[in-house]
Amino acid sequence: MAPPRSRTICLIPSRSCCGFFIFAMPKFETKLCTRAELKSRVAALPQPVVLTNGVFDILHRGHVTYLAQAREQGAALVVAVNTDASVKRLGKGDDRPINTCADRMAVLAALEAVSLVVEFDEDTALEVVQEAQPGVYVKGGDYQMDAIPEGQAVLAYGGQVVAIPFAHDRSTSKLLDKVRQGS
Ligand SMILES: Nc1ncnc2c1ncn2[C@@H]1O[C@H](COP(=O)(O)OP(=O)(O)OP(=O)(O)O)[C@@H](O)[C@H]1O
Ligand SMILES: O=P(O)(O)O[C@@H]1O[C@H]([C@H](O)CO)[C@@H](O)[C@H](O)[C@@H]1O
Repeated sequence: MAPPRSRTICLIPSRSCCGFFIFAMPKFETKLCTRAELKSRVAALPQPVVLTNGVFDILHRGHVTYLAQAREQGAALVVAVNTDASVKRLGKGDDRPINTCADRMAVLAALEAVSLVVEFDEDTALEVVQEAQPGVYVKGGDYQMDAIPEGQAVLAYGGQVVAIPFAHDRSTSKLLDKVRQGS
């Protein structure tokens, strides 16, 4: 099934002679997927599908390197993003997330490496993995794949799990510390 195409048209009053500029929604927004659509949208992607999940609050070089390498593990990359409520429960800080889930999803969808973006409100992405059944499940090298529920589920149905080593010493938390210290 072909992915639904966003065709929202935005009319902006202008001073041009015909009176309006016309802006279509950017194409990357077609990569945003509801949870209800997830299974069918994943089935329509080139296989094998790689899936990863995370917060991706303030996107940095470590993230984009990681996502490009995750995409290389298969033919398409799905990113499941923690909702704002589920980020709060992860305890990264009272002021986190800095960026809303809708904004974090849009930024990820605009990346070339990313094929589909979906949100999840659970504490882990276990249910997302069970619904999407990706051929490959990826996390960063800070996780032990057979010790997390998503990794265990993928291994149980015969999928592959890959931990990608950190290529750059970057994190959203470190960036925020830098900004707060003014250095
Ligand atoms: N520097 C990095 N190199 C490689 N992978 C990374 C890096 N930073 C994060 N990741 C991976 O990206 C995914 C999302 O990570 P996350 O949003 O927690 O990043 P973070 O910047 O470390 O955030 P925070 O500082 O808020 O914990 C995770 O799978 C994580 O392992
Ligand atoms: O961006 P993070 O903090 O790496 O993302 C978390 O990953 C957890 C991991 O998959 C182990 O279960 C997940 O449970 C959590 O909801 C965040 O997505």
